[in-house]
Amino acid sequence: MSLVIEGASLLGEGTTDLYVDDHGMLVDSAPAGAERIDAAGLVALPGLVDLHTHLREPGREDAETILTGSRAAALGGYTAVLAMANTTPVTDTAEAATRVWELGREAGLVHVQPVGAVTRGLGGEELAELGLMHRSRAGVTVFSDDGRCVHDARVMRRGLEYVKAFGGVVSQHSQDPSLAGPAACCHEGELSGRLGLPGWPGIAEEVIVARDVMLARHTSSRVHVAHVSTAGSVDVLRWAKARAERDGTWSVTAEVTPHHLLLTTDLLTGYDPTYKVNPPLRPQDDVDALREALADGTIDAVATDHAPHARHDKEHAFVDAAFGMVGLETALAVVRTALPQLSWPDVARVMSVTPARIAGLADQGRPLTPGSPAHVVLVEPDAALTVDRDASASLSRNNPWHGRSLTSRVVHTVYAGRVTVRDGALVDA
Ligand SMILES: NC(=O)N[C@@H](CC(=O)O)C(=O)O
Repeated sequence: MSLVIEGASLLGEGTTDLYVDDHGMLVDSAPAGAERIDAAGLVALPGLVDLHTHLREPGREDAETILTGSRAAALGGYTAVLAMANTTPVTDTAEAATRVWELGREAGLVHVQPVGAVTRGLGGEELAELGLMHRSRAGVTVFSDDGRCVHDARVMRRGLEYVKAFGGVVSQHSQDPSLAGPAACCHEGELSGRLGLPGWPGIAEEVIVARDVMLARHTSSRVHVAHVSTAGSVDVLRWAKARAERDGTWSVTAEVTPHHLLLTTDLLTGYDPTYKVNPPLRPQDDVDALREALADGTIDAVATDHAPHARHDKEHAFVDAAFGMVGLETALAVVRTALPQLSWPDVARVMSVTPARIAGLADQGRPLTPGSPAHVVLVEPDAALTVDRDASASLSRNNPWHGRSLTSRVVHTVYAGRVTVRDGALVDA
């Protein structure tokens, strides 16, 4: 089905029509008999790319499936998501990665790119089948034990050396388990003491970030820092990026989540487990440093860390509840609300272009010009959006934005020329 998107403002500038042929490619003139989408007043961006999504399939289809997570992604304006490896079984073989990739294709709403585990079973000891996962049909290039830190420096070094052979990258969940163990569930500070909650100090993240950039430098490889949450990590990244640029032989990239850009640790005073997340919400000083780092490019990308959980895992006393919050459907609005000064080209950079580059997805994050695949999101820039967790396409309801008012609304999403979301509603296959 060909398409004409009429009167969109490209990255917030001017007004343009976009033409899509029936192969799902942007072309330079209107195909005959094309379906029309009125995009007057809407900003057109390349489809969003999420470096960090938990889709829970296989194993926890009560919390999310590849189909329901793909629906949530499309509603959020995404055309590609990277599905984290901490499923049951873990994505640590070529077969497992290929299966996730196939289920994504069957769902057909976004490109689902599997992330491979760094270590077998996320055990932290033995490298997983990195090369076989890369050579599989899924073509895995991003590897992560997310949910756990690759805490053994020797294993991290070997992982970085291994992925270098094919231009892969290790995405690290930076949490030194000797400084923040499994019980640590709240930013360590005066408030955690008052609430009687085990603390997760910022230094537990920062020492791993510092170690990993040195390992990446030593191995001439690529490290990506998942969900950066502290000002101290930003300081390390600033130094490391300057150093990597001078050396020209290695690289470090980093992502921040929408929730770490807007929510602070004060929300924990009510012991509501909705706000329990890993890494934990931090104080305002950290939030300010993260915003500044995203705006100046020290942090490269926004990644949702969409972490759906079934009620029976989340609705517990704070210390016993699962870590994580959903985020695919609200990410763009949260970024716009947290950083209203960010230009549309910058929004496209941090939510589409750079994440696509980091993940090696050549078809995604492309300029909206003829010859590119038609992955497009159309946004109503100043709409006030009141979040209703029960209107979500996700199977889970652990939504920290419920009842909040955010700025910007995803109106239409086009994936490979196919309208997946029209007027804010899913167009299912
Ligand atoms: N980010 C989260 O709070 N949760 C993640 C894993 C993790 O990083 O703990 C999950 O898989 O639920």
